[in-house]
Amino acid sequence: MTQRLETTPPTAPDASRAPIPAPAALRVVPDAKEPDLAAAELAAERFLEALGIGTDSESLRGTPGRMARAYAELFRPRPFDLTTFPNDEGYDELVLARGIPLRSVCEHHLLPFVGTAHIGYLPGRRILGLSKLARVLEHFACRPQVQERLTKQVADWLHTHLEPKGVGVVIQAEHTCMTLRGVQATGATTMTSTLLGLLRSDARSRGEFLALTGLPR
Ligand SMILES: Nc1nc2c(ncn2[C@@H]2O[C@H](COP(=O)(O)OP(=O)(O)OP(=O)(O)O)[C@@H](O)[C@H]2O)c(=O)[nH]1
Ligand SMILES: [Zn+2]
Repeated sequence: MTQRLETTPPTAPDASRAPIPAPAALRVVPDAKEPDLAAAELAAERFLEALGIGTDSESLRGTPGRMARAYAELFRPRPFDLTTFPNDEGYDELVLARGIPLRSVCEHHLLPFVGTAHIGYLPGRRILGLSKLARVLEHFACRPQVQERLTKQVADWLHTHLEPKGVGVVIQAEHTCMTLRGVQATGATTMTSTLLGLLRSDARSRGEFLALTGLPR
């Protein structure tokens, strides 16, 4: 799945008044195929049957349809506007959103992995609407994923579209394919991080980011 970007340029300034810079809004629209829920429901019914789970009881009758809708929802991020504002005050310290809830689906077993993300950046010319850090995470989490790729995609995307001086993404998650089945490593969590720009190369910024996220430096 790739995202489609539609850029809304700042509105043209009215020549009769002093120009007021309007925020550039970048519409992020997931380019996912419309799900065929009927086909998914039929496949889910066959899948359950093959596992010896009949769906003719009253409580299981709706289960294949629920499975189809549940996965369609997990694989469908919501569109959003990447709203930014001019960094008029020249704020040049870290902006960090901690503990953003994360849910995604591992691409190997299609079982959920859940946890939290810490996403920070060192502003350049523009600052980002804070909620957008969580929305970018959702954008990349709502698809079959691996945690390493998810971490890097969020960091790379912010680096490209926000043009900050640095970006850092740390994710801690429990993979239910590893804790509920298979090796059944109950309670194990996996941590991944991607640091870019000054958060990677400048020791003070890197140290501050890692300290605030609770990672060893
Ligand atoms: N690197 C990485 N591996 C993941 C992620 N999510 C799940 N996996 C792993 O993907 C691997 C798939 O390995 P396989 O040996 O093909 O699958 P399996 O036989 O079900 O393996 P077990 O889980 O060990 O029973 C497992 O080791 C999972 O733990 C992830 O986000 N990143
Ligand atoms: Zn898995």
